[in-house]
Amino acid sequence: MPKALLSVYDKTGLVDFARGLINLGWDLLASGGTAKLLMQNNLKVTEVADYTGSPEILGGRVKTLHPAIHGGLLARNTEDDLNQLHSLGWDYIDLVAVNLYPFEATVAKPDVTLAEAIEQIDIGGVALIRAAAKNHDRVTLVCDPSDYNMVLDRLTRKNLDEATRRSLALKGFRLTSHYDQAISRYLDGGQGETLELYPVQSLRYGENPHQSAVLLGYHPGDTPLGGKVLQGKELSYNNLLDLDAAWRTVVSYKKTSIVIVKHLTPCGVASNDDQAEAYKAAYECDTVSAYGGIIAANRPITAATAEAIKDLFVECIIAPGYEPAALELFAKKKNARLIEMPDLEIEPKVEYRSVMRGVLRQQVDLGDPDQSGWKVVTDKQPTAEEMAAMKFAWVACQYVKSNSIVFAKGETTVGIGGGQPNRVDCVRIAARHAGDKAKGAVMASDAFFPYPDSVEEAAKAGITAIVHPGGSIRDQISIDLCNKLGLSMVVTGFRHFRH
Ligand SMILES: NC(=O)c1ncn([C@@H]2O[C@H](COP(=O)(O)O)[C@@H](O)[C@H]2O)c1NC=O
Repeated sequence: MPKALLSVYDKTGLVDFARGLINLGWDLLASGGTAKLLMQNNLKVTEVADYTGSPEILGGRVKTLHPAIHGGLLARNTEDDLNQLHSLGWDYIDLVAVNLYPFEATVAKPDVTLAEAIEQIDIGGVALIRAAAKNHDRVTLVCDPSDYNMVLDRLTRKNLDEATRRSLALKGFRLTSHYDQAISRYLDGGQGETLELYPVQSLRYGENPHQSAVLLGYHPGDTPLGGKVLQGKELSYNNLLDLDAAWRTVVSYKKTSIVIVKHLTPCGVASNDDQAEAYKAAYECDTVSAYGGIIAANRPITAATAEAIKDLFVECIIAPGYEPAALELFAKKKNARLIEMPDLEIEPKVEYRSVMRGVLRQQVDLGDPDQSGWKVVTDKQPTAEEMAAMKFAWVACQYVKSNSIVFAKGETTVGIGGGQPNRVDCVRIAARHAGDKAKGAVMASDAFFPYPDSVEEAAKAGITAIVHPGGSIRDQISIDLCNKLGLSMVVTGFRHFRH
């Protein structure tokens, strides 16, 4: 008869699983508490202590740590190994269901003592997982109660194959690795940091065809950006970067908005209750750059928007959903990748970037959502329309590569200049894109003006109000210039560099 060993802290689903095994003709062994629960449910089980002839000792510190158990798990599928086991009066163990003491939950409690934490370091369970996982050629490991039904089902159909055992073993090694990292982090006073990453998909290549690349996620089973790919060619490395930039920008707006991104920078942003109109306005900001761009929407894409996008060559579209008629229209653009996102969140709230021999971690720039610290510093007060346009431009500006300058009229960008090593050039680029539309528009700058040259350029282009963080030792010179030229200026107190 096949033999299963059950030793679980989380006893969810245990009784049904054990009953299922018995019905399939399995013999059960179980450690103290696990055996007790099964007996209370009238299930036939042998306690590990009776099987090994060694009682559980040291208040549970040693329960399953015995050669009869580990020999039964680690013995290979060979005559020699089986004979050795039999000569000692032991047998193969073919399946282990185990889950561990809740170390992480314990140390998450506010007043946990070191002694309490140490006692929650599972030793025997980890050893069971590693032994069963190592010998997955013969042994099935079930370390997640959510796998009980799948395992029972496969045992019933007699198709619990090597591939399934291997994937269960992999889950076991991932679990013990995560568990040990949590312990070392705790003992290290929370200083040590580990980043666990799981393959999402391999990519055809990286930024360029000669660079290999892969997409990794923070959790097993993660999908690209947490979304669902509905259609289109395989996502590329550059697509993923641009999708990320576009998504972060569009979800930073509360109103119905469209963002078009090229090479990590928005080249058109607009808000409008009519989504198709928002798209048209965003596109008009820079029709040259929009070609081959990434389009992001913070509301499901309507048929009217899809109709408006129809003739543009786009790499990807990302949105929280699509009207069926929009999907039909996009189906004709076979190569365009469509991504459906599950929510409007920016997750996680930290971000990592690698540098030479190290990794940088920082909190995500979530902006200054209430914009409550804004101060008018000029004689002239901005009009209500200018103020609304500055609030809109300020959000867009956060997502343009530094130095970043955004010209906006109403809730539409009319000129964007970014990615230059000096701010005044960004103003010139934004002004060139905007042309006549700069007249009466507002300007947002991601950082303060070290000199008044940017203000001078903006005024020349026709800008009437400026928003920027403030904080330069020469702020007053820029303010004086605004006063002289009749512009209004607002400082936010927040800087939004994006390197
Ligand atoms: N010490 C041991 O030999 C040992 N063997 C199994 N365990 C753990 O004991 C728990 C189950 O114990 P019980 O069946 O007594 O409720 C499981 O979380 C299992 O991972 C052990 N406990 C800790 O290391």
